[in-house]
Order: sequence, then structure tokens, then C-alpha cells
Amino acid sequence: MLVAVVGVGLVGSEFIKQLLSIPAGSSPFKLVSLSSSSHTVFFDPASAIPSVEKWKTILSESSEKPDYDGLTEKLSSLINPSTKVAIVDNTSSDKIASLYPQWLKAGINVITPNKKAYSGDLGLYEKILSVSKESGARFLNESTVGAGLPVISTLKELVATGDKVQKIEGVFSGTMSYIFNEFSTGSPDGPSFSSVVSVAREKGYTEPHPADDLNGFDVARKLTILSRTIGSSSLPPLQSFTSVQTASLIPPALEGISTGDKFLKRLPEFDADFDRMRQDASAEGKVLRFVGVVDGVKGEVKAGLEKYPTSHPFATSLGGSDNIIMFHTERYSPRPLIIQGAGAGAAVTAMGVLGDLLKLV
Ligand SMILES: NC(=O)C1=CN([C@@H]2O[C@H](COP(=O)(O)OP(=O)(O)OC[C@H]3O[C@@H](n4cnc5c(N)ncnc54)[C@H](OP(=O)(O)O)[C@@H]3O)[C@@H](O)[C@H]2O)C=CC1
Ligand SMILES: N[C@@H](CC=O)C(=O)O
Ligand code: NA
Repeated sequence: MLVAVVGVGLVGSEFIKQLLSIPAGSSPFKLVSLSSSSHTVFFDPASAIPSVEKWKTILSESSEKPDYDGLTEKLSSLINPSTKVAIVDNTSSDKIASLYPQWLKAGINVITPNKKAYSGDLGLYEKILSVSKESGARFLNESTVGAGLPVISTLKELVATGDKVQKIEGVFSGTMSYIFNEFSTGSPDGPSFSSVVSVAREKGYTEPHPADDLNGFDVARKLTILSRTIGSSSLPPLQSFTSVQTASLIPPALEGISTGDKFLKRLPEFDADFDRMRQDASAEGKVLRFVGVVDGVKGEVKAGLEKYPTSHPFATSLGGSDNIIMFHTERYSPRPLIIQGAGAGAAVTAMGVLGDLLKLV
């Protein structure tokens, strides 16, 4: 299988490292193209693949600019009965997401942790489904929810085998999980809100702009993906992730700040507000957790900050960037099927992406 990688940031670089760590003799993959937002490189499939040590230099020294029409043409000309092709989108770009129908139509499989296509405009999502059905090219997106945790594959199997998903609830954001696991432990005191947000960013959990996590949109996107994957008639047909009832944590004065750096610089101005929320929860013997729910019975999809007793599993069993996802179904009732573990970070996200790629071979 020939593999083209678009986006070589945190997850993209780790994905390339994991892909190239499969011993050459036993690897079913050949890396044929790399693109950042400013450079691109295409390798002759007959030549040797770049090494883990050299690919960054080769890409940064390339004088070619990304040209996705050209890439689509080159890749589709290489497809034949014994050669499959996949593009791995490791960006968070809407522009790249809008190209999936074109790629799938050309017979190119699409693998991605990028949530934009599956949680954005319903028209794009439906187009992806229909084009993929027509051409037979597949799109796989395990890492869009819970990073490498087997959330999407589990949900697809529950649905495909005829189980009825009643409700999915949990902590879906690695960033929000880390922030509140550190910030709200049951004690009225602790580190400042802005300091834990900065550490979450340093650890690679946040979206490129941390406000995309704190406004709840990242969770709303994940809930939209889950809701669409369930596809139940009792759930509202979400036109986009903006249809999810989402309670943002962004102070109104910080709405619309263009860069993550500027946003983090001003966040300490609001530490006292978050301190008060922590103290209120603590006075009730509770902790704060940012949770999401897709409720097929009530027909409700929502995300927001809730208080939980210090004995609740959301308070006792989560650490680091852990996600916890509970599937309440006809079969898994009254006790839900639970998936838990790191839900953000380069290594686990790239693993989910490579796992999807392995499903194609
Ligand atoms: N980090 C995590 O824990 C998780 C991340 N994800 C998802 O994985 C994706 C990548 O995240 P992450 O690696 O952390 O983010 P980064 O910001 O580190 O990487 C994104 C990369 O995309 C590149 N890019 C943007 N636009 C284009 C373009 N048009 N063509 C080529 N490259 C482009 C950027 O390149 P440049 O620097 O050149 O602009 C950047 O290097 C996101 O969609 C995120 O939501 C999913 C689960 C967990
Ligand atoms: N920013 C996201 C990354 C994974 O999707 C998160 O914090 O969960
Ligand atoms: Na996953």
C-alpha cells in the first residue's frame, strides 16, 4: 500500500516514526509523499523510502509547494488491482477535510484523526459516505474520538451486530480531563486554572489553539461523530457540531483571540472565577468534570461542566489525559461497556491512525 501523509506536526511526525518503525521486510506500506502547509515531496515508489532521521530535512529542503490536485492525479495513476493507496490527513484543516470526497472518488482511501469532516457540515459527511460507497475506497477515523482508544471501532461493531445504543456518556477531551483532574481534586485549593491549561498544551493534549478545547467544541465535534456513527432515528440529525448544546468555558472577553499564545497570556486574568467554581464544588463534596452525552432515548446531545461526588468514577478513576467512555446499550445493560485510557497525546493518537491503516491491508 502506498501512503501519502498530509500534516507533519505532533501527531503526523509520530505517525511517520511508527510507520517507519515497521521493519522494511515485513511492512505492507511504502511512504510516497509528505506535505506540510508550506512544502511537499513525492518519492518514486520504486526508490528506497526515507529514513526516520532524514524525512524532516528532505521535506524542509524541498522547493515544491503543496498541490493537492497534482497529488490526487499522481496517486490515482498508481492505483491498480495489486496496489492500494491511502492519504493520511494529520492536519486539523477544514480545507484538507473538504478534499476527502475528491480523494475517495479517485479510489484513494482516507485515514485521519482530523475531526473537521465528520463533525462539520452534514452535506460533506453525507458526500463522504456516498462517494466511499460508490468507489469502494474507505475512510477510517478511529483517532477522532478517544485518540487510539477503540471507540469508533467498538461503536461500529455494536451497531453492525444489531445492538441498540441507548446512551454514550463520558469524558471525551484529553485536555479537559487533564485540566480538571489536576485543577479540581475535591480540595478547595490547588494550582491556578491558567497554569494547568498551559501544561496541557506543553504535553501536546490541546488542539493547535487551546480555545478549541476550552470552548467545548472539540467535545461537541466528538459527540457529533458518535451521534452520526450511531445513525439512530431517535437522535437529532445534527447539521454540524454547532447544533450540540455546548457550555463554553471561554471567558467572553477572550472570545475570538487569534492565537493560542495570546489566549494563554490573558487567561490568568480569569483564574479567580475558576477558583470560585472549584471552591463551590468542594463545599458540596464534589469535583468538576467536563462531560459529554449522546442520549438516544431523550434525543439529546450535550457537553458541559458538571459536578460529581468525589466517590464517582469520573472523580476517582481518571488521571492524566484519560478519557472514559460508557456505552449504555440494550446488551450492555444495566452495566455499561466502558473504555478508558489516555485520550490525547502524540503516541496514542498516531497509534490509532496506524491501526486504521493496518485495517486496509
Ligand atoms: N494531539 C492530540 O492529542 C490529538 C490530535 N488529534 C487530531 O490530530 C490532528 C493533528 O493534531 P496535532 O498533530 O496535535 O496538531 P499540530 O498543530 O501539531 O499539527 C498539525 C499540522 O498540520 C499542518 N497543516 C495545516 N494545514 C495544512 C495543509 N493545508 N497542508 C499540509 N499540512 C497542513 C500544520 O503544518 P504547518 O506547521 O506547516 O502549518 C501542522 O504541522 C488534529 O486534527 C487533531 O484534532 C486527534 C486526537 C488527539
Ligand atoms: N485536543 C483533543 C485532542 C484529541 O482529540 C483532546 O484534548 O482530547
Ligand atoms: Na479512538
